[in-house]
Amino acid sequence: MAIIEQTIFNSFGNKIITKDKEIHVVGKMDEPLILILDNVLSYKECDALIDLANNRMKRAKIGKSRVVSNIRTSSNMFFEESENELIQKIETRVSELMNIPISHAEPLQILHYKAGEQYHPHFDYFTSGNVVNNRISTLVMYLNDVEKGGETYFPSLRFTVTPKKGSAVYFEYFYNENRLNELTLHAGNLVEVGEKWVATQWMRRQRHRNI
Ligand SMILES: O=C(O)CCC(=O)C(=O)O
Ligand SMILES: [Fe+2]
Repeated sequence: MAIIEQTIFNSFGNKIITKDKEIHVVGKMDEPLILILDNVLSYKECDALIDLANNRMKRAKIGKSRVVSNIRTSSNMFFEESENELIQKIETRVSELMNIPISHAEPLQILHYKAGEQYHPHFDYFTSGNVVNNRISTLVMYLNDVEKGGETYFPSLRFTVTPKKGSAVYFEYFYNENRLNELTLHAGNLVEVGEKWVATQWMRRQRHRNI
């Protein structure tokens, strides 16, 4: 099958060498482009992100009542843009990896699923509202190993990614042909045993930050 469209991500070979990390490509689908990447974050970075986020999710619960949605039963929080050295380092690496300037990046999101929680199938791009400066690509980084369940699942492609600490799944939906964007429908499968922590980076088509 001929490859129809240009992609954002430059993926040649089995390695991507960023300024501070050698990332491994361990799986790939061409259209839509989906990459399974290993060694995106070190174990230490995964643990540090969980620690930093954990305190804040707890705090958030005391003060504000969150909007309850049955689309996503997990809890989340966002880091401030470049709020500390760790976040800055990860944002820089991720922006280099995703081939999009950091000014187009949304704040890094942390999601926590307890056993019994899940994220139903959804698109990461907006189908109404701010479609001018829409999202164009996603990197979901796995911060821990999940004992059972918690896979990222692309139902239209019947494609499953198993969480592995430090690894990530990348996908983009910036295609002219909307059918390809629609194929990026994805879900966070029910966590059956254990818990699941992920960090999600979404990129926008245009500048999103004031830097
Ligand atoms: O938890 C996952 O595997 C997917 C997370 C996700 O879809 C998102 O953050 O947009
Ligand atoms: Fe998503």
